[in-house]
Amino acid sequence: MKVVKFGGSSLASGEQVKKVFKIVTSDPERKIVVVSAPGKRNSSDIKVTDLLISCAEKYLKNEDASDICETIIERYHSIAEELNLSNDIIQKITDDLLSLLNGDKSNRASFIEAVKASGEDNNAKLIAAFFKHQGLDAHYVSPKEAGLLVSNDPGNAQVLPESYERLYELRKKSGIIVFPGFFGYNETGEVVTFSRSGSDITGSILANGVKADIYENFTDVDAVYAVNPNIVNHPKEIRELTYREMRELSYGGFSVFHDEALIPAFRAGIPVNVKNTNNPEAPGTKIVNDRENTNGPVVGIASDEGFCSIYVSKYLMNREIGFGRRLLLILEEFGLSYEHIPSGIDDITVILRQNQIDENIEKHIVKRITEDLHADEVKIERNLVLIMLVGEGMRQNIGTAARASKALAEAKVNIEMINQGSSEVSMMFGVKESVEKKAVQALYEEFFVRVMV
Ligand SMILES: Nc1ncnc2c1ncn2[C@@H]1O[C@H](COP(=O)(O)OP(=O)(O)O)[C@@H](O)[C@H]1O
Ligand SMILES: N[C@@H](CC(=O)OP(=O)(O)O)C(=O)O
Repeated sequence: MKVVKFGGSSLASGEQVKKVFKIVTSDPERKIVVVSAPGKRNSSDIKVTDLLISCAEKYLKNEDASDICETIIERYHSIAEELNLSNDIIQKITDDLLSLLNGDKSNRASFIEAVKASGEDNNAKLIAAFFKHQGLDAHYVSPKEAGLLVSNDPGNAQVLPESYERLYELRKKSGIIVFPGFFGYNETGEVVTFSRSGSDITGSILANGVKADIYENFTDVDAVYAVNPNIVNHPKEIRELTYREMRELSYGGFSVFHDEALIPAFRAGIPVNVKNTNNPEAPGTKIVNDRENTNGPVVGIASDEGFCSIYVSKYLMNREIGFGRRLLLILEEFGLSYEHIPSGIDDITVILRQNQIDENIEKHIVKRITEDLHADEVKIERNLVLIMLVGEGMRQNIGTAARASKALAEAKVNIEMINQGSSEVSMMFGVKESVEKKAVQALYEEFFVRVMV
């Protein structure tokens, strides 16, 4: 049995949905189909999920949202029209959206969650209706009915372990199951969404639950490329990756597959195959437990913006027991989560997502650290990019860091920070946002174009 997930780009128009139908029916093992909300039809388009969030926010502020509401309905309407579906399904979607928007707003977060998740929910209903219209034995199944229980953490839900046993029951259902991605239900029966792009997570949870043979993730590219195709033109395709490599690359900025979506499939030992809805014959990229190491030290280079660093320096920091703990306690008191902590003898740098720290909080943090820890210097640097070089082969290869540093130096890129060694399969460089492209291109050139043996 296969679980197949189609992303928003694969479902953005009727023409795309017809491709999805062909893919599903071309293999009888494709029994569970997870769908996202309609995504972008072109680069200037807006995803239905983004329209729904704006619409919900306007309702909460009592502002006129009729235009956005119409745009949302029109997205579904144009898909249904291309698929020759009757108006019944659009009437149902309109009624559902209006009833959610006019529903209880006493808990603002829950209200937004329910509206946001309706993008996937209504799309699953529409796609199930189309599959049935084509004569297929297909059914929409709700995450509530299937028992997909999640933590009550809006926009960042985590699956509850008891879900897996319940989801196994889906194996018994006849025909094709069309399942909305991106959300589950908390223990009190309310909708809670995963983090953005979380339909990948639903697919992985279902693959684990039903113990699928494979989890196929259909998107709009032929493969996971060695580098973001928006930074390097026509980059090398990756045929095979390990779970660990993909996890690091997704975390590092490969938005093609959600970084939280690996764990459920990994735990059940289910391979993931990233494939292209627009070219399903292409083999895509397989994510597996072990792979033949034929790619040299680096398999992929990811980069992500929006980081800042808190640099703290104090003479003899290495001798002061509890310094690190007290520093992290201050960050905890400010409600901040951190990503990495490279350190030296007298210095420590904490890397964080900068959207957590506005300029007002920044002043307070610097003051607290300076006064409480008697630090010699405390500095916050913003607008950093983290570049991750990833590859299982790094363990056996000597000189990867030297090659990377040399390539960056030749491209006149100043390295703000290096973190190597904590992970066996990755190496991280911090650079300024303004040199991201130049830095990634130089590293790609070094490890994939100027191939060294
Ligand atoms: N290394 C990479 N390999 C392939 N695609 C990548 C990579 N890094 C970023 N992307 C981007 O990810 C996109 C696919 O992800 P996404 O838009 O979320 O798809 P979907 O709509 O299927 O969920 C690609 O179109 C590409 O622009
Ligand atoms: N529609 C949701 C969930 C999702 O997975 O979408 P996509 O498959 O288009 O990345 C979002 O935009 O976050």
